[in-house]
Amino acid sequence: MYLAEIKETASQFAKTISEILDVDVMIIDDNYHRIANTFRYNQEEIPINRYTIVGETMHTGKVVVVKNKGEYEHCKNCPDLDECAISGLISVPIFLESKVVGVFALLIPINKISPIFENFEVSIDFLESMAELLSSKLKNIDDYNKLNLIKKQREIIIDMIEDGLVFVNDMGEVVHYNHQFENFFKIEGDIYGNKMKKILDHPFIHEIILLSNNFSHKLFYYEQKNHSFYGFLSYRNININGINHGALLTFKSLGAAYNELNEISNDKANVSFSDILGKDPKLIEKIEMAKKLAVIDESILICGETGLGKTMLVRAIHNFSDRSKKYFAIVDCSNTSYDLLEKEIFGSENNGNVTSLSIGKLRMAHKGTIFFNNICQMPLYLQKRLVEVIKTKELEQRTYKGFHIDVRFIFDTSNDLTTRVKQGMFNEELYFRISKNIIKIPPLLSRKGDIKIVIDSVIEALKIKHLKPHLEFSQDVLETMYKYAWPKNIREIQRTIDLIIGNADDSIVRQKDIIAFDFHRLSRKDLITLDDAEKELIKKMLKQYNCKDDIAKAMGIGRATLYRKLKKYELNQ
Ligand SMILES: Nc1ncnc2c1ncn2[C@@H]1O[C@H](COP(=O)(O)OP(=O)(O)OP(=O)(O)O)[C@@H](O)[C@H]1O
Repeated sequence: MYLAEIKETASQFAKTISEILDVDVMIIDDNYHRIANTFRYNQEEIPINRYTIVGETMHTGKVVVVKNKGEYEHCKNCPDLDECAISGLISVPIFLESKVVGVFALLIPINKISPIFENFEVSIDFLESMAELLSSKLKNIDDYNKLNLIKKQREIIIDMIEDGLVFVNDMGEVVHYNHQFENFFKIEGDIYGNKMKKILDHPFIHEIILLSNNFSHKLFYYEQKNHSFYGFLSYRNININGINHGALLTFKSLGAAYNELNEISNDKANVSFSDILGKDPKLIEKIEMAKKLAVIDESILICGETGLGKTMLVRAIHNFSDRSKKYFAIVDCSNTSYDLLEKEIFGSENNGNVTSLSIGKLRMAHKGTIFFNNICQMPLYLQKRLVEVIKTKELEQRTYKGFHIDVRFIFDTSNDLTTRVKQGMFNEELYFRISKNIIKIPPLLSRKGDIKIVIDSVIEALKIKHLKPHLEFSQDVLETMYKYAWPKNIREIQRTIDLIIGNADDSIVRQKDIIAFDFHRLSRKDLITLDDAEKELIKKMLKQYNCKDDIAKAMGIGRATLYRKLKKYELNQ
């Protein structure tokens, strides 16, 4: 099988030996295929298989010498014995890495007293050397094939890598590169042997080739007439036993970096609408509204008290939207350092030095979602800058051209933004742009039954977290917690129960274990929402007055407003 690869050499070889020794020469491979046969004296193809002289050599790996075919067992029974033009045969194994890969046979014709048998030892040595020559030729080809295979495998591997790779030698000349590098920099034609700094004529490339210092993930922006690359560059010297063999340059595009970031980011915590606890129709209505808005890609403003699940709802919206596989950026506007907040949102540049650029979340969230948490706390000058981006969808930067961003904006606030606008503390245009779709999460207090649902569920989840699956809560403890008003909403429920379970050392939590929390100070009955208070007031008025105009007058509101409120509280009998 291997010998077939050197068929031509083998034939030439057989011909030369045949002429020197004046005998026929036959070479067969390990599948008993004839690779060469000189047919000088014997015109017939002699049969070859495992049970012939040649087969014996193939099987044992030993030289077999038959001076007289009549003495060889297998020949004796051969029907062609009389017609056969061969009187004797010498067969020598051909090895490749200690495996017999073929046989090299001399066929001595009848009536020819071959000198081979006269100096037998020397002849065998000579034949074995010939077999070794063939075998070394095979070895060269085998090594070459193996090297070729390794090279092909290496090429496949480096072409599969998403990063662009270039190997340069110690002179800074390109030794190898992959398809991704060609794509990134629109390389046309062969660039092997070319100087790297000529291929990418950029001050940063000149500098790194000159300094040869290793580094990782430095920002690199490269622009040419028709294309540009924006991403990260890493540089690794290839130093083996103290000798410099050049370097490897790795280019990672921003897009690929964001995808990786998105994969490992905590921000992508998988929250779906079904994780939101609560069955109150007022909440369900808001969740349904969020589902509809999630898929239409418009800006959303989420309002509600602190700890009520606004952030959770935003995550669920992102994960429900077509952008779920892309980056989800959160900007906490309550960050008191405005400089840092600005850098976090818009990125920063340093005197045109691209390597010290920092990428803002607006750019990172390209194709994804950006969530401005507590938007009311963003300073006015940043609100103004943000309005421009929302309006133009362009990020202006000095060092690279304005970048068009495709981002979905979501905002949340626990303050009333209309009041802030009136007070001049919130940019009116920004409010106008973000307030088309408002989701107002109803307070927990107004959602009868939801407090119990949340408490029961949080207890079960936190028992698992604290590895206390058999811990129980006495019924009166549960009743106390159900009655408490939880002014900081679900976050307060989580933190409190976390503390109670964390401190519990008995198998049951009793009243004595929750004294420190003073649940009785604020019962749900003590707190009613503004809506509830208003509803109660209107109910009272309806009993007191017969005419709606009188009620509106008494309440100091218009007739239309009264009718709207009657509808809202389902009081219009
Ligand atoms: N309906 C809910 N079901 C389950 N967990 C909830 C629910 N609402 C809130 N939580 C949990 O309560 C905690 C606080 O929620 P979240 O951060 O979303 O509130 P928020 O309204 O954004 O608060 P803030 O205004 O203070 O930022 C989180 O751990 C969240 O998972």
